[in-house]
Amino acid sequence: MVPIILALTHKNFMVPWHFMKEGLKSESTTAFEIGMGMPIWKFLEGHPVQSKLFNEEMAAETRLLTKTLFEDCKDTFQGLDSLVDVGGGNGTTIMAIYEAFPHIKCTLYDLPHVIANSRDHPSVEKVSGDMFKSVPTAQAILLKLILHDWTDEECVNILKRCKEAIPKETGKVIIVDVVLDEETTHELAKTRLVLDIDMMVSTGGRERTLDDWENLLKRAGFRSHKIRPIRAIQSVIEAFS
Ligand SMILES: C[S@@+](CC[C@H](N)C(=O)[O-])C[C@H]1O[C@@H](n2cnc3c(N)ncnc32)[C@H](O)[C@@H]1O
Repeated sequence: MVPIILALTHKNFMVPWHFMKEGLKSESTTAFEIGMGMPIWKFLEGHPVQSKLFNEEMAAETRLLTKTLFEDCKDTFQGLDSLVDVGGGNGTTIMAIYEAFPHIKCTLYDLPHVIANSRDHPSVEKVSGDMFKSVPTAQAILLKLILHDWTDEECVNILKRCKEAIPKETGKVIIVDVVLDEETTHELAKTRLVLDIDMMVSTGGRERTLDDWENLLKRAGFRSHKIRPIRAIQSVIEAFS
């Protein structure tokens, strides 16, 4: 939990919360941009200390999730021969996947400054680039806590790049993200709503309901999908090409 608390309470990451009202009033600018003068991903590119803190926060979140993810969704990964973790941060998730499923050819993909500071693993390839332009090819693409950072238009764009990178018929995109359900009494329901506000303040993205996800996947051209709740804040969505 330490990296999560250190990142959440870092002064630079707290500033945007003081600009929530201004962010809410603006159609196109996030509270983060108003408070820090630039979007979060640009800020992290130019601030290595804060970038490391952010990536360590995400890695700590991954360590809390992987046991449940692999137990509840073993079949999601078992049949794969190759997988690219798009926006995979410092590599913690894809390296855990390789350790659990060593038959999968694993690739970590992220922005150049993130890849330059990511972990090394002899069996995990590292590729840098921009997911809005292209994504390395594989049988499956993992998008873990990526789409909730972006608007619907941007998500459709990312999903289309992912769809281009997987084989027709046998390819899939594995999305690990929150599914909001306003009716539920689930113990994590309120945490999911807090994350929704966090995304609004920090990235300009949002958490999504079942209908929102269905709509996005349809717009991006996926033929079918399966949504599976797991014992975590996130659910696992498999979208088939
Ligand atoms: C919220 S983090 C998720 C990290 C990781 N997937 C996880 O769950 O721990 C979002 C990631 O998207 C990456 N990212 C942002 N814009 C990107 C882009 N245009 N192309 C590739 N990666 C990008 C960030 O660098 C960051 O690592």
